[in-house]
Amino acid sequence: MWWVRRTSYWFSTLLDAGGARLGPGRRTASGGLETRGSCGAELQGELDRFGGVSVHLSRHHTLHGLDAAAFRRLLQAAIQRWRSEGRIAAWLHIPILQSHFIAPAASLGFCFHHAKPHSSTLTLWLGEGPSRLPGYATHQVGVAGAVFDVSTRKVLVVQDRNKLKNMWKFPGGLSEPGEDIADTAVREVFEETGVKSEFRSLLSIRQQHRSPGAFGMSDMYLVCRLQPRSFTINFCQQECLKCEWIDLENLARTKHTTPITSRVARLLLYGLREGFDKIDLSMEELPAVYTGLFYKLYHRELPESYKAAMGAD
Ligand SMILES: NC(=O)C1=CN([C@@H]2O[C@H](COP(=O)(O)OP(=O)(O)OC[C@H]3O[C@@H](n4cnc5c(N)ncnc54)[C@H](O)[C@@H]3O)[C@@H](O)[C@H]2O)C=CC1
Ligand SMILES: [Mg+2]
Repeated sequence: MWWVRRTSYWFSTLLDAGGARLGPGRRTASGGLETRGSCGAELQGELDRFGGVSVHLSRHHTLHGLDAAAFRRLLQAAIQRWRSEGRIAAWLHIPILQSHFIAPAASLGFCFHHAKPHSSTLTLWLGEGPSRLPGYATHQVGVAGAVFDVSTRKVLVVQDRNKLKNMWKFPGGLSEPGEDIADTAVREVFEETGVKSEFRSLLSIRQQHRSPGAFGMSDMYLVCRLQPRSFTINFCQQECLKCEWIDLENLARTKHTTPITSRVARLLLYGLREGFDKIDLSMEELPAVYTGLFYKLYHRELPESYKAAMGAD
C-alpha cells in the first residue's frame, strides 16, 4: 500500500559549531549517521510520500546541550541541502523541553503547524509557489444524547451551570481523541446525569465557525438518540444546575431551551408518531478499503424493498 508506506530517507548535515566541515560519522544499523555532540551533530529525517522531510529532534540525543545559535547553523545547512535535493517541505518535531530551538527555527522561516501537550510541530515550505501543506485540525466535536423513554414519553435534559441559564438542553460534551460519536454520547450522558443509555442513531449535526468555546476554531455539535437503560438521576453538580426527565411535548413547546433542542424534540415527536426510521441516521461499521482500518458510516436506512431490488447487502 504505497500511500501508507514511508520511504525511510536519512540525510546528514555535517557542520560543527564553528562552521568547519567534519568527516563522515559512523553509519548506524539503520543506514543513518550518528550524531556526535555539538561539534559534529547531524540531523536525521524521514522522507514522506510527498517529498517532504520530517525531523524528530527527540531522536537526536546529542542535540542536548547545543545552544540556539549552533542549532540555527545546523538547521540552516540542512535547509540548503534539502533545497538542493528538491524537497518540498520540512517538518520539525520539537519536544517541549527543547523549545529553545523554536526561535532559531522561526528565524529561518519555520512556522507552527500544531502543538500537542509535550511537543510542537513546525513546518517550512520549500516547494514552488505558496505552501500546499494541509493545516491541522479545524473542528472540535461535541456530542449530546437525547435519551428518550418511549413508554413514558419523557426525555432527559439538563441546565448548564456555566452557560445558558434556565435553558434546557440535552446532556453532552466534547469527544475525546479517537472516541466514537456513540461512545461520547453515552459517556457524557452518564457523567453528567448518572443515567445509563445505549446508542440508537444520529439525529442532527450543527456546524458553527469561530465558536467561542473552540478557541476560535469551528465546532461540530451532534445530537444522538439514546435508549435509556437506567432512570435514576445523579447529576454532576460541577457542570449542571438541574437535571430532569421532562415530557417531550413540553420540551418541544417551551421557550426555555435552545433552538437545536427544540428542533430535535420536534423530530423525536415526529419519529414517535411515524416511526424512528423516518428520523434516524443509523450507524454501520465498515472496513476501510485501503488502510485495513474500520470506520463508522451514518446515513438513512434504505427501505428493505429497495435494497432487495438493488441487490445490496
Ligand atoms: N445548543 C446547545 O444546546 C448547546 C450545545 N453545546 C455544544 O456542546 C459541546 C460542548 O459541550 P460542553 O458541555 O461545553 O462540553 P463538556 O461536557 O465536555 O464540558 C466541558 C467542561 O470544560 C469546562 N470548560 C470549558 N472551557 C473552559 C475554560 N476555558 N476554562 C475552564 N473550564 C472550561 C466547562 O465548564 C465544562 O465543565 C460543543 O459542541 C458545543 O457547541 C454547548 C452548549 C449548548
Ligand atoms: Mg457537557
